[in-house]
Amino acid sequence: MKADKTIAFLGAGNMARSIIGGLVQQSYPSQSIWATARSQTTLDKIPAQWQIQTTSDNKTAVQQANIVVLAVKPKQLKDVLATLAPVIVNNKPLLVSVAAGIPTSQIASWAGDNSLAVIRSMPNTPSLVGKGATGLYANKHTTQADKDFITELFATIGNSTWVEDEELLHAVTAVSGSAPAYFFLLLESMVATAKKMGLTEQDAIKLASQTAIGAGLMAQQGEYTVTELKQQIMSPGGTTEQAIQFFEQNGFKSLVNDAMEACYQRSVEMATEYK
Ligand SMILES: NC(=O)C1=CN([C@@H]2O[C@H](COP(=O)(O)OP(=O)(O)OC[C@H]3O[C@@H](n4cnc5c(N)ncnc54)[C@H](OP(=O)(O)O)[C@@H]3O)[C@@H](O)[C@H]2O)C=CC1
Ligand SMILES: O=C(O)[C@@H]1CCC=N1
Repeated sequence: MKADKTIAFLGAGNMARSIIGGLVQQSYPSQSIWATARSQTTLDKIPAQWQIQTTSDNKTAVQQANIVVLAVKPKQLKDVLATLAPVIVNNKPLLVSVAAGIPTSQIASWAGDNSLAVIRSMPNTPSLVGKGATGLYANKHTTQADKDFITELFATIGNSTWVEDEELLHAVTAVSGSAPAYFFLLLESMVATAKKMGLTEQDAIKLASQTAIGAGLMAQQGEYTVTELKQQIMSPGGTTEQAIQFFEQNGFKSLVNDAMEACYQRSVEMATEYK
């Protein structure tokens, strides 16, 4: 990609570090990446070998930037933007929010100008290893060139999906933004049982995580539906059938549905909670 833009990440936490780490590993020029946090402790978590620019002064970072990634917690965003509004209104960087729930209209308003270009994203932490999945929405003030650049940027750390209706980002949050944690919970549970069955933790992680990667890749190929892929493993009278029947008879699908609905609803609530 044409890496000719300076990107400032406000809030160098878990999500920002996942994206930055992915960009650095994909050779985005590190001198064009800024990251901020209030505490040195947070800034110290950025690996020194990334050689990006860091500061505890948001204004310094924003002044350099063509793109400002808003990566603080949703409840912190209003105050961060209020302080920076004069410089944002003056420089008009492209704002890219990763904050769950907060609408683009709210972001532009907090930043002091309703006509600012704002892209709202819902990335996930596998961005760190180049396997991120990101949902994207652009407000009407965003240009096609802005969208193209952001598409290329997220393509360096995984894949991305644009949605036309901003409300769909709540669903993206339930399906991919929060979802690495669902898979980690499943792995955590599987590893605990594998240890009871006599495997070492190391061997159990190695076997189960490779299985997760392989299953994900097969689903992504799309040659078979996920139902067909599941059935291919279930030999009649065999072992898999026992596990799958147990899952399905004990409410696995409704558990997943209810967990995702709870995630979705929380995202919807956050849109109004921090007004
Ligand atoms: N974690 C995830 O998987 C995902 C998170 N998100 C979104 O990403 C955002 C960040 O989440 P996450 O990374 O998990 O949270 P973290 O708490 O890890 O990161 C937030 C960071 O913001 C910094 N910060 C707080 N206030 C300021 C400020 N005024 N100026 C500069 N930096 C500040 C904090 O550091 P310090 O206290 O030192 O200032 C902290 O490290 C959230 O809005 C969340 O909704 C979206 C998708 C996935
Ligand atoms: O839990 C959260 O609020 C954030 C948003 C998506 C993933 N983590």
